[in-house]
Amino acid sequence: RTDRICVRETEVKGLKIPEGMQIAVPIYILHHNEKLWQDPEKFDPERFSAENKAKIKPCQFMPFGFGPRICIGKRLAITEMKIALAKLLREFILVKCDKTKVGTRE
Ligand code: HEM
Repeated sequence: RTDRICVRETEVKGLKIPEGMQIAVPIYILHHNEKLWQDPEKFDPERFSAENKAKIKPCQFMPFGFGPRICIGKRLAITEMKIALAKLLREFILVKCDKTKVGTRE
């Protein structure tokens, strides 16, 4: 959760946020914003290639939050995912079948 409580009245780009108001960054919406991502629904790992990574603005991609309260388990989670993927690819041969959908999620 990225909820925060505003501790003093603040103005961000003309929008007044009163003291005590609860605000949150909607991460899913941020990561599916067409103004920020080309073809946001497409599974496209190349967005994060060394070449493309530099085009991503700060806070545009923040699955683990941001700032002093960023997810404390971020590195553990990423390491676990890498181990799971490595084990999967080492122990199984993945092949396409008739029902396999490639590309978009439609
Ligand atoms: C894919 C896995 C995970 C995702 C996507 C994720 C995402 C997040 C996000 C978005 C936040 C809020 C950050 C913010 O408020 O700015 C958070 C906080 C937190 N996460 Fe995770 N998390 C993951 C795995 C884990 C794991 C494995 C642990 C512990 C072993 C963990 C422990 C925590 C804790 C303790 C906080 C609160 C940190 C604080 O308030 O200072 N998370 N996580």
